[in-house]
Amino acid sequence: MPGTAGADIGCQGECETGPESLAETTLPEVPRTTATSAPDAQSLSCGRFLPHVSMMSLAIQTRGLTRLFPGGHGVQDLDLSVPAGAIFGFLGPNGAGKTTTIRLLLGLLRPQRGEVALHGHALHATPRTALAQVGALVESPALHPHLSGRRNLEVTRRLLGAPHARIDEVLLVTGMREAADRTVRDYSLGMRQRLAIALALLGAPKLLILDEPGNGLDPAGIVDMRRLLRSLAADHGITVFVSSHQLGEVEQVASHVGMLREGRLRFQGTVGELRSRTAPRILLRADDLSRAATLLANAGEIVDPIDAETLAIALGARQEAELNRMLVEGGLQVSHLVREQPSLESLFFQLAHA
Ligand SMILES: Nc1ncnc2c1ncn2[C@@H]1O[C@H](COP(=O)(O)OP(=O)(O)OP(=O)(O)O)[C@@H](O)[C@H]1O
Repeated sequence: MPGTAGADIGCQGECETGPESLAETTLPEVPRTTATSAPDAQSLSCGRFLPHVSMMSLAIQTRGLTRLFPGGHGVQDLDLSVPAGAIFGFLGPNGAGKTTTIRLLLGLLRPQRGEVALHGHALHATPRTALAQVGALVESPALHPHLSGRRNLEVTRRLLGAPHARIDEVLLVTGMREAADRTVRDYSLGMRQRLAIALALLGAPKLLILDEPGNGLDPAGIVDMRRLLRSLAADHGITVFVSSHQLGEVEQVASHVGMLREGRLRFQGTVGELRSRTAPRILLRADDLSRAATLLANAGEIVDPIDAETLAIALGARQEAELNRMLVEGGLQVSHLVREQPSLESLFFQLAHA
């Protein structure tokens, strides 16, 4: 949702967090990126969330999270479980509810139902504690274009009270050291995104929430972004929650995937689990497809026409050679008979558009 106002932990305008409102805390305002300071003393056991699951192993857990807008759009009954240390790709077509979810996770929007726990701390009860180790980039970063990257970082560092050395650390982590002293107006979009992530890292978060960081990047920028996300998780132990509407972008970095469609979570699990959902099938082309379909169906095969020339046969007990023999003995001329593993892309398409 472009132009989300108030998408800051500092809660300008739209922050709707509950009684211990973030608006009342001393957390600094960081335009469109968030980086929070050390945790306060408050803590809440969230044992009532799925008590059989070890809460501390989950960076994010939501239960029944619901926020609907007039017209029925929004998100509904989200039960998200994001393991600590994961790169969690949060996928969904435009308008599926990704930004709404992220705003709920950051306390920028109040749910109508349901709860959020971050690192085991309930967001509604103790927002400061829950958000203490969270950095975020929501939509395009609002940077000071006339200042250098380093100066941009310095402005936020002072607000956070982070140590001065942290600037060089985040510049190093994000690969922005060499460009640090150039003015931001001369940066490419990819560099701006990396600087925005550097800003979000200033508070040394354990969890980084990124809303479509690959948007608008060229292929080289996307490769750089992937490398950065991998390194944040692998080398710095940061849980990365990253939204995208492009499976291909996420598939290459994510360990876990959540798929959202029309505000509901359609799949959640590891990328391996997602892959296992793509059952192989056999694609057939023959001179008389409708007769082939009848012959196969009579033999107990499950067939599904793909287009005017191709039939899909669900992989069953009969292998390709046997199917071929059956068809040829039935007087058909087979021009194409191959096993196909559907791509994750096609599964995503099914889940996202079915
Ligand atoms: N404040 C609001 N008032 C009314 N409707 C809203 C509001 N915020 C979001 N929506 C609607 O909720 C739905 C989900 O929007 P959201 O921005 O969360 O989707 P998204 O998956 O992030 O999409 P995109 O990839 O296009 O940013 C959309 O139909 C959107 O128009």
